Amino acid sequence: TSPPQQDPETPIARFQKYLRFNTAHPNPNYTAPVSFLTSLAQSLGLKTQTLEFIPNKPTLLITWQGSNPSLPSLLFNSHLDSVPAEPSKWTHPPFSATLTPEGKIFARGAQDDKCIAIQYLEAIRNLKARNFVPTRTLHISFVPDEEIGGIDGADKFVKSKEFKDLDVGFVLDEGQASVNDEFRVFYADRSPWNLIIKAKGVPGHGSRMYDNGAMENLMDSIEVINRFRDSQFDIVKAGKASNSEVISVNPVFLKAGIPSPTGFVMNMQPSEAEAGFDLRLPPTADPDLVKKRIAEEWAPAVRNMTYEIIEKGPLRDYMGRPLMTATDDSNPWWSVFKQAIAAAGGKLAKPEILSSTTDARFMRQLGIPAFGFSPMTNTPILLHDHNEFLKDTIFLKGIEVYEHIIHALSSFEEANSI
Ligand SMILES: CSCC[C@H](NC=O)C(=O)O
Ligand SMILES: [Zn+2]
Ligand SMILES: [Zn+2]
Repeated sequence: TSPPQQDPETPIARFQKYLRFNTAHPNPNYTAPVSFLTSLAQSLGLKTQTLEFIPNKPTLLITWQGSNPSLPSLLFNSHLDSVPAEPSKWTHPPFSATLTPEGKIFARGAQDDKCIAIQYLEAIRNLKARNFVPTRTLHISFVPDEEIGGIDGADKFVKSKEFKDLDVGFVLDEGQASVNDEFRVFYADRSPWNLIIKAKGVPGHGSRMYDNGAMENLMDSIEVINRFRDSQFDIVKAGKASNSEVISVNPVFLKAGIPSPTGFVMNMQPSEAEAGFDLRLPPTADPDLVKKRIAEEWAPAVRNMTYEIIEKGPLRDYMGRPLMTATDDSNPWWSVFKQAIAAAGGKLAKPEILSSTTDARFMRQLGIPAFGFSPMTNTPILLHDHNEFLKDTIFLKGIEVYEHIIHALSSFEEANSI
């Protein structure tokens, strides 16, 4: 049976329309989705601004003016872009937003993170229809390039005068699906470092046995790094910490060998070899200790090793504090958020550190409290995976949850004292 025809004027149809814009790297189409979101917001009577800190990398800012604009505002963020998808490995084309008879919407971005973008706007639509007026101003931002580090996106945005003028007091950004009936909330991310180690060594005939060759140096380093990786993973396997509370170091590329028309020269030992790793540090990690370990154990000069660390995000805020948002009574936003989830009939899991990384780190770096949250319960975690999907009923429930969250946070006045 063919999937049900979509009424063009439903939240699901609007979600599908947004999903059908191909915003996958390396060539995300930002113009079309920004214009779609702009007209959607304007149809709701919301103010829209398109900021371009880098040419062709727009940040769309939508504003729902509160009755007391002097209070610090709320910012709900989402990113326009998505990671690529391999169509041949999907059951439905990744940008078709196919709605199957059982109600699954298949698309790249269905979970990460186009759902929250439309849910924010649909929640505002419903609140406006009930004549709700926020006390605090609510801004919704749609930023580019989150998936490639946010340097031309959220990082530029939070450093802009436009952002400063928003006087943001609290941020919500993307979270991650929950496989059970509890909503997950994240009070920190792990910080991404890219590590590239390079080995130099004596080249030689493929048959020779000798020390200090480049491949030997690289493989010795990989062995040491792997032992560390296993030690961290063992802590998780033993249930002593979650995978986002340890330091992960995963190999992402190996590069060595002398190319030949048929592949590689098989009787020469190369003089150079390198490997790349995706490192993720929880906010509690000591960056100096990690750098010491890299210099002394993972890529020691004594073994002709060099290395490069590309820190793709801070570990400390402007006051030198770990990038974490409090989830106790010291943070008044926390109790308001919790109450909103309860009012929506939801259950909240224990707050977590997100194992990956979001743009929220740029707002936390300014000392702004920020939670990662995506209202997806009873949903397999498929971000960046094949056949990413979101069930229509879960998507629609998420709109209701955001109605409660917006109602609660935008009506909350005591927090202006913090
Ligand atoms: C280098 S920051 C890239 C951000 C990306 N975010 C989600 O997947 C991640 O790799 O976690
Ligand atoms: Zn994301
Ligand atoms: Zn992602």
